[in-house]
Amino acid sequence: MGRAQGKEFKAMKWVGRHPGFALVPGAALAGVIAAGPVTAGSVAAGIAAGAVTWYRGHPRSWDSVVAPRMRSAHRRWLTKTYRGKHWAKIMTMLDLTKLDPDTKEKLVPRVRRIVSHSPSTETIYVDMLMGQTPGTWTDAAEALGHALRVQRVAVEETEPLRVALRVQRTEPFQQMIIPPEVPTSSDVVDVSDLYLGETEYGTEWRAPLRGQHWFISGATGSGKGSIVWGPITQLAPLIRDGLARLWLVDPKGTELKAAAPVAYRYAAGDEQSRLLIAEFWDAIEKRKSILADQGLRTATLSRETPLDVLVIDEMAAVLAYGGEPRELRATQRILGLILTQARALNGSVIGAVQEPTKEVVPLRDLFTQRVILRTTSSAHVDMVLGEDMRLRGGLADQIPNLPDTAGIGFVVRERSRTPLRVRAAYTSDGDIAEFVKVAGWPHTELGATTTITEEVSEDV
Ligand SMILES: Nc1ncnc2c1ncn2[C@@H]1O[C@H](COP(=O)(O)OP(=O)(O)OP(=O)(O)O)[C@@H](O)[C@H]1O
Repeated sequence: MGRAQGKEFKAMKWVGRHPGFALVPGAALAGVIAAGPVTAGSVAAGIAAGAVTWYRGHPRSWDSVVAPRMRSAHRRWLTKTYRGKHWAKIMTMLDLTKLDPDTKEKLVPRVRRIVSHSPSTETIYVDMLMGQTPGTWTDAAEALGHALRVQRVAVEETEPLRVALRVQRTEPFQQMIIPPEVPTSSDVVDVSDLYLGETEYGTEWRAPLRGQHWFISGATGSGKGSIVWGPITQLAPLIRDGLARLWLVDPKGTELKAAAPVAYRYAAGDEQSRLLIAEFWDAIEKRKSILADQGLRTATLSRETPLDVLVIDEMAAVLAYGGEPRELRATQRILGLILTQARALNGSVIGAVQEPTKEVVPLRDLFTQRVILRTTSSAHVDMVLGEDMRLRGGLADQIPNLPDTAGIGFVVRERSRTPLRVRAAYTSDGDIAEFVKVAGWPHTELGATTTITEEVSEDV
């Protein structure tokens, strides 16, 4: 049997890995010796005074630059959670340690780095042990959350033999998020990067609409409306300038009605909603053949080929229960065609559902941006976001059914396979009125608005 390395060598290796612990006191001591205690004390007092001035004078930059580093250092070294015996005990209890086959020494996964994004959310970078995979940690994530006494642990693979544990201590979204003002100039709107709200890391949640389709799932009252209205209101100047057109499918006849005056097409009720989807497909097909005649495969953004946004407030009404099976199947087929072919032709779909039903789920993968808000069943998370997304931390079914959690949910970022907690900004009735004002003038001169309506049936 081999022998374990001596403690003094382990200590030297530790100092090598954390040079700051030797360098900072060493530099302070050298300063005192070289410049004398008075000068060194004055420099230290100057640094402290500068820090206080920064803290009080410019809280925003302090909170984004200094505070996260101080919190990270505090979590790393001043709390016991991620170091020493406490961490080793948690790892042992969760079967995440191993025995060195030669020395029989217990090996404990080492915490490499901690990044504290906010008081509620931090990322712990951990070196896995040989023989472990990210799956080992994903399986342990729920138990790890309980052991750390936090609300949620999500596991993300970052590089070989290392995982990032996204730790959510408390709810990061304590307040409603106010959206930016409705833009008035088309030049400032980037349809490939629209503002939606905030992420759990305190950064902006943005997403492209052009060339994409969005799928929004959430129980009644979960705040789907805020994700639909956010991008719509930002399109206001483009609608006014003829660069974007709204095709609104509003089976209930209430959710999207406020935008009807500036919509290119608006339909309420099940049958008219289905007709509108078919009409959208006709428009996309026409555009496809015009571009084909010109030898083009993708459309630029112009008044001739504007961004056509099909918003379907309740997809289940047009795909699952609002009509005869034959009509529903026809709409399922047409929507499938739109989702597969419209992206390059400036056609985008924003579709919302209360539940991911069997009629909707087959289309799921054609939606390139998917969001799940508070939901009623744990099975919905994977049905919306994809396989294993609940296991990886997308706990949308655990968002409490309270009014102040509306707009909170999960998305999966493009380059990662880890659900990210987000909150949509809340578009108020005042914002919607402002949007109609900006988008509406001089919209009528373009002669675009046509409205299709029918009596809204009671059972919808
Ligand atoms: N992003 C948000 N932030 C804070 N509160 C919100 C947000 N979105 C919605 N709310 C609040 O939640 C309520 C319900 O929101 P909303 O109508 O969008 O839910 P929904 O998911 O569309 O429900 P339904 O499917 O029944 O239409 C709103 O009246 C509002 O008070």
